[in-house]
Amino acid sequence: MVEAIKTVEVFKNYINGEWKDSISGQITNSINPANKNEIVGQVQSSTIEEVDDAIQAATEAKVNWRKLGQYNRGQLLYKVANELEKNLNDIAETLTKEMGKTLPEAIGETQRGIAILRYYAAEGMRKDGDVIPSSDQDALMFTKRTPLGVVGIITPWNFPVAIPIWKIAPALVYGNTVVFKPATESAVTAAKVVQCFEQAGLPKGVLNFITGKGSVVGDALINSTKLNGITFTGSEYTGKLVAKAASANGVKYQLEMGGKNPVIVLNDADPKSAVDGILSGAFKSTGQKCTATSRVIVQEGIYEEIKNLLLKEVGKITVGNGIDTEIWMGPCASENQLNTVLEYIKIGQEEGANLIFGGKRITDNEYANGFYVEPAIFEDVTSSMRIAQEEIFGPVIALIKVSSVEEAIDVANDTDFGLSASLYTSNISSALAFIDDIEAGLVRVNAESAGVELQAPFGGMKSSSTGTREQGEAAKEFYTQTKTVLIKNK
Ligand SMILES: NC(=O)C1=CN([C@@H]2O[C@H](COP(=O)(O)OP(=O)(O)OC[C@H]3O[C@@H](n4cnc5c(N)ncnc54)[C@H](OP(=O)(O)O)[C@@H]3O)[C@@H](O)[C@H]2O)C=CC1
Ligand SMILES: O=C(O)CCC(=O)C(=O)O
Repeated sequence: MVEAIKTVEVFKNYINGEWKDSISGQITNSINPANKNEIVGQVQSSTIEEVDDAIQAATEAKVNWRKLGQYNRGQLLYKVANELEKNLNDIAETLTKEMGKTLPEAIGETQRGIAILRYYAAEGMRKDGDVIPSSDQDALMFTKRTPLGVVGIITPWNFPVAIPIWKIAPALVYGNTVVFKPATESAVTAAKVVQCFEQAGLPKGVLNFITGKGSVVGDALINSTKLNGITFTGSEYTGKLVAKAASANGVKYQLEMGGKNPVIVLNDADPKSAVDGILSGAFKSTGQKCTATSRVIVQEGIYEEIKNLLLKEVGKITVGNGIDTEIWMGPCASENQLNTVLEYIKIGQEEGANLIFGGKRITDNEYANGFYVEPAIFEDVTSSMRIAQEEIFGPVIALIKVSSVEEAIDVANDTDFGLSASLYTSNISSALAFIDDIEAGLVRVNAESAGVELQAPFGGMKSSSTGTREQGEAAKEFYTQTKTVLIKNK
């Protein structure tokens, strides 16, 4: 019997309502980080001209989309949510295969995408302005939110369903049209998300999707003078390029970049709850979240207990292919990311930190073709070390011993980042001091650092974020501008 040859699907650009081949003729393989020999799909390396086509399509679509009205735009998002729900299993499996996070995490992320779509669909029925009393009693004065126009969206590979959706859904419901460039690393998953918008019947040109290198397609998008807004999540380095280009062109921008998120554990904390929160915050998604725990700052009276409990529990973590339901932690998302993690483990050792658990690449048997690393724990870390200052974006934590709550907060704030921070304590005064003094956009007490609720504002302080917050009602501030209207009858 002749065996069927398995063909690899090429995921095209979606421009002006059509799936299009790129004129470049060049494609990139998207591979499975659990097995680099498995090609999950192929995406195109598009050209600058095609970025212009996508922007042109979004520009032509913007008036009709705005005039469709917020209610009707919201109704369309309900349909997109239903399409995503129909395709949940396929999209979650693709996510696991393409990016490496475990299947339960991928299912959770896709379900979150559905919930975000429904949240912004409901925005379609909420107010788009306020009535404000005028000093003129014959006048009616009110504000009316109006879209920016065409918004560019650039996303990273670590949440290829949730992050695009938490940017695209509010952009659309508030009346903008979109040009979306996903991270190449997880562009197949992103293409499948875009298919749900197409299947829901979105008018042509409203959402355009273009794949290709950040240095070509991303660069052309951020330097376009025809955009009205740009929103970006990714590295600090690229974020600065976006800010520079957007400022030069007078384009409104929003950036969400890295984190170096601390968890503080005080003497009066519940040790089990703290260790559960540290393990989940640090090692879920293989530490590849901007909200991941990377510094564990422990008061001296509880230090040994926390360290011993951490060592006991981390030893139970099963590392492997995330499609297998027995696995707790998947591989790093790419060879690059794996090498970054291994490099930081070396740097930590060279700096004099003590590696007390893990940190080795796993290559035997079924691990041979994947980008696997053991979860790593360092102790004797000081705040000035690079592993306590730079974002590693992998399963590595640094234990830092402190004597008081004040010292703990000072160490926690001693970084350029300020995304998320947690405190474990049973003392309300310590909790209140932390809430007041910590420099972070997400402040969590007796809860892990990585936990984002779609209905609440999301974003950080210092180098972590620039511009208005994402998600929840806060998203409206970025995706709209306000008209103040005064009307009299003669
Ligand atoms: N805040 C967060 O959630 C994230 C933080 N990071 C941090 O960044 C580090 C590096 O990850 P990496 O994927 O390289 O991050 P990048 O910032 O390079 O990538 C993020 C997005 O920007 C695009 N991009 C890259 N270069 C440009 C450019 N010159 N102009 C416009 N767009 C561009 C990328 O495209 P392409 O994929 O085609 O290169 C991708 O879509 C990680 O180790 C981690 O520390 C990474 C991901 C998410
Ligand atoms: O913790 C989360 O769920 C979101 C994290 C995030 O936004 C990111 O890593 O980019």
